[in-house]
Amino acid sequence: MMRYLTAGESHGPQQTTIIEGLPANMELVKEDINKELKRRQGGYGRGRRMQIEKDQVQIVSGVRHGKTTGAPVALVVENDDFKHWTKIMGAEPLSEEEEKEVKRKISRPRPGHADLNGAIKYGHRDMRNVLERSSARETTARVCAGAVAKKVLKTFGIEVGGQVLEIGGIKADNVTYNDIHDLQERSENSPVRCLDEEAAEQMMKAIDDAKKEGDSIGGVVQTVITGVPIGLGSHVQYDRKLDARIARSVVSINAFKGVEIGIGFDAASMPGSQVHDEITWDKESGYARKTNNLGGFEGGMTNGMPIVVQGVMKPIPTLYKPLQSVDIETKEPFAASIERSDSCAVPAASVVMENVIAFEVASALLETFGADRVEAIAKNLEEHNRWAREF
Ligand SMILES: Cc1cc2nc3c(=O)[nH]c(=O)nc-3n(C[C@H](O)[C@H](O)[C@H](O)COP(=O)(O)O)c2cc1C
Ligand SMILES: C=C(O[C@@H]1CC(C(=O)O)=C[C@@H](OP(=O)(O)O)[C@H]1O)C(=O)O
Repeated sequence: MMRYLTAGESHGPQQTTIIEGLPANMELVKEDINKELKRRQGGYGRGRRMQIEKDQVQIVSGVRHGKTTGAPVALVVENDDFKHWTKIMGAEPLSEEEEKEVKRKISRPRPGHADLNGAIKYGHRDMRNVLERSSARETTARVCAGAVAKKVLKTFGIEVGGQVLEIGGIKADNVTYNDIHDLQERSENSPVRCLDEEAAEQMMKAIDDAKKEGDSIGGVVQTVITGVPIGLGSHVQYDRKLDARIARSVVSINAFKGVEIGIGFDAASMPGSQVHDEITWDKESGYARKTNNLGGFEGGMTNGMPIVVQGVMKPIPTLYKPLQSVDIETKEPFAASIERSDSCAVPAASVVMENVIAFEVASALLETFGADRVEAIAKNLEEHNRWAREF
């Protein structure tokens, strides 16, 4: 099983990722990861922090001379902002003098963020101890893992793309694309990662308006994965269902409140005859479907059609015109703390979603076809595809 852990505070020294269970002999260079980090940092609507950070990865374990060795891969991205926060974020105990110098404690929780629940749960009267880890800065480390997973997938001809479908109630209309490369290229060329240029303009205006009003907006993003073999995941146990694992990974992204596979919620109001994807077979390509309403999944297993997933991001919780909150020291009503903030991070979050889903799919691929050596996996996959075609 491939798994990963992340560590790191938003204004601490670094973000750290450890990935376990990667095959040996896979080509992996810094650029594979840096390009995803750059995509995550982009997108219209982000705040000033993204001008401070220039995320660059250091590969500190598990790779030698451009190839994985099979050992855990450890990745580090330094937080450039740490230099402004060394006193506040250092690991060493502070003297009384230093304690006084250090910025005020955060005692006014922001509605919508992790501040209050985390403070009560862990007993922190300074909510910075919660804020630092709950910040979506952590998605840098998750994108490091996802970028490596994308490399696994690409090695076996599986491609990941994505787009923004909605921001602040403005929906992309009639979005069509030729193939996954077309989707990748066209979303890359839009500041909001949206294929509908007219809608993209309106989305940017909505972001500007929200910012002017000290407000924030959310949206809907989509991930598409093509070239997936039939049979990743399994119907036999709840925690082996790959669609369920993907759903968990999506809702785990900061500020995500919902997930859909394929037509998702629309299926509720449609008859079965219009929902289920009819099965075809031909000698060349084997089994296929006439439509892909179910987003590539039946029984928790891939059916060979593209994986299609939508995720819903709520508006950013930190508001420059803050909502009402309560000061935990005085119990008096107050306006919530204002921290430097993005006004919309939907385009950036679409990159995060591609990466967390890529990790789940790569992990399922390695479970099915072996995880020791790239060459052996390639052979197993080829044999499986032949088997499935002729079955
Ligand atoms: C890419 C990205 C950037 C974000 N930027 C901010 C931000 O600048 N300010 C903020 O309050 N929340 C931001 N968030 C959302 C919070 O991290 C999130 O709401 C918080 O961790 C609470 O978790 P929950 O919303 O999942 O319940 C961002 C989320 C993502 C995915
Ligand atoms: C640092 C990132 O996003 C941060 C996510 C975030 C939050 O509360 O989630 C709050 C902001 O932090 P700061 O106050 O330091 O600007 C964002 O900038 C990042 O995406 O790399």
